[in-house]
Amino acid sequence: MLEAILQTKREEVLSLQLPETYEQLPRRSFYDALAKPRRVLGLIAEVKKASPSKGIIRQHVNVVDIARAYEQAGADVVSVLTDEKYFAGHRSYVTQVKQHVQIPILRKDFIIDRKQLVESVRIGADAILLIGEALDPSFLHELYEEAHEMGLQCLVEVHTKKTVEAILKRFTPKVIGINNRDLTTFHTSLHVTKQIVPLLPPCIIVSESGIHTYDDVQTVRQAGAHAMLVGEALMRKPAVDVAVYELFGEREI
Ligand SMILES: O=C(O)c1ccccc1NCC(=O)[C@H](O)[C@H](O)COP(=O)(O)O
Repeated sequence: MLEAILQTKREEVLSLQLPETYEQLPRRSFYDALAKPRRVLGLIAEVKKASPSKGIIRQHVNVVDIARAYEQAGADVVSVLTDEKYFAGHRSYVTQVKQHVQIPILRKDFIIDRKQLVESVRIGADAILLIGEALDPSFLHELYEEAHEMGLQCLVEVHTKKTVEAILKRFTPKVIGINNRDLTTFHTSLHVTKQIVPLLPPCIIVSESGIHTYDDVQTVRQAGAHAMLVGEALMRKPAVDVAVYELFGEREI
């Protein structure tokens, strides 16, 4: 599946029309938000309508309402999926959310080309995702540096020991996301976080995917994660703010 997504992305990039520069609000620091989270474990809360593994997750999504509810419930960052074909996202969602919440916005997509960095700046993203399993490590490093030059911060995602080693040979990202989901099989396991954390140098560690319950939150926290990225578990609940409180054990389920 990852290869199919990347092939679609290559085709999309060929015909990518850059949007007009969005009249920019000041850039917000993704790093600072995760370095000083509001709770003991940082939360990147994701606006996720659909996914390749689960199909439609939530019908009739108002992305601004969801993002506002996340912010009010104490999320540190909002992740906004912009891939249209596989995740029912849209790049305009980043701009809409940016105008209505104060916390940093992570643009979540499959970034494979420099043009997408310019696009991310123009739509108002504060940070982008760079996927280790999808990019040659040297090119990932180049994209990371260029993103920084443009004022975009990065979440560098890894899933395997091999990818971690290949990236760390070249540089140490400030924020590393451990994806608990194998993007080829969709299988998720929090053991991935347990296995990868000990391999990482000092950095901000985000455990991503497959986190559904208070116990899962304790598992990734005890494994050494500083933050978590959660989509489906929040988006499936009628009230996403209540879902955040429940995840942190702050209200009765
Ligand atoms: O979510 C998927 O099915 C998926 C499939 C293929 C590539 C990426 C995929 N997800 C992207 C993500 O990183 C997740 O949306 C994110 O980590 C949140 O995961 P979850 O809490 O399990 O919804």
